[in-house]
Amino acid sequence: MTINQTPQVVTIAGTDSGGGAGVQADLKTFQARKAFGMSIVVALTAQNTLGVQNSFPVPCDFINDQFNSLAEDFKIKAAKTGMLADREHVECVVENLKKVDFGPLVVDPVMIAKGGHALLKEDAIETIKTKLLPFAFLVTPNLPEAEVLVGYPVTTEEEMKQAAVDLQKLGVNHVIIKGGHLETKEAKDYVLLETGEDYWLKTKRIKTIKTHGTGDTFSSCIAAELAKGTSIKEAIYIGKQFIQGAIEEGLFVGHGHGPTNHWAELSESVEEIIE
Ligand SMILES: Nc1ncnc2c1ncn2[C@@H]1O[C@H](COP(=O)(O)OP(=O)(O)OP(=O)(O)O)[C@@H](O)[C@H]1O
Ligand SMILES: Cc1ncc(COP(=O)(O)O)c(N)n1
Repeated sequence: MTINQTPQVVTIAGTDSGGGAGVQADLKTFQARKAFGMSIVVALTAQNTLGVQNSFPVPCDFINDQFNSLAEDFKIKAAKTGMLADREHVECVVENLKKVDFGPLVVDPVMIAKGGHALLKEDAIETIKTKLLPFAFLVTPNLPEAEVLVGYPVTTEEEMKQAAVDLQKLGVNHVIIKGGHLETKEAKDYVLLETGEDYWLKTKRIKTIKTHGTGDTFSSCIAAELAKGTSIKEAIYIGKQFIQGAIEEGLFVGHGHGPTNHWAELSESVEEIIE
């Protein structure tokens, strides 16, 4: 086997000192899916299961250095973005993405932590829409993030479908609108593929407060699969099985919104619904 045959994947995101979200969740997920994980740290957070206590953006020059280090040595086959902090950092990441070939890009447009702490400044939204999303192979907003990106309320299933169509118009190939924040008894995500094929991925909603980092874990699992050459449809399905298993087999760490279990088995309970 030559060195380039090992699936290699990178997360471009913020850290979570508490280990449940951000870069730490991404690397644990990459490892669980047997892809070699790397990181480009855009911001640091002092964080635990009770919330984000502080955050600190990394200077752009140092982000450039991280991109250069990885591009010079590795054959990266997929990438994902998470917390990008502010407009200057989004621009810095986009400029670097233009220079490298890291394969398909999954954009998880992280904006606000579950505890309410802003992980992205508002001045970055327009830049995400006009400069980052045209680079994205897949975008995975939750409902509040979808609302900010499309500029109208996204609270119903019909609005989720419309939002996906409008996000695709910004230049993204595939869209998933995550329904974790819906009030339904199922956890339903809407998928719109580049081909126009659309469907819902549905699982039983688990009654738990241990959902810290669910979005990061879901999107990093999809990125790991893409790095292995898995098709987009199969990668998304495995992502849903992975996050469902990680929530179902929860861990007992921390005193607040605990993390998911990145070494859990894939759940068998995912249903695909075509309407
Ligand atoms: N209680 C739950 N039971 C089952 N699945 C869930 C639950 N909560 C979220 N999910 C699923 O987890 C995935 C992530 O969705 P969610 O809407 O929580 O993302 P998010 O808000 O971006 O997460 P985070 O900001 O914590 O990283 C989706 O597939 C969603 O359906
Ligand atoms: C560095 C970083 N990235 C992403 C999240 C989102 O996760 P959550 O919404 O569960 O707080 C986070 N809290 N921290």
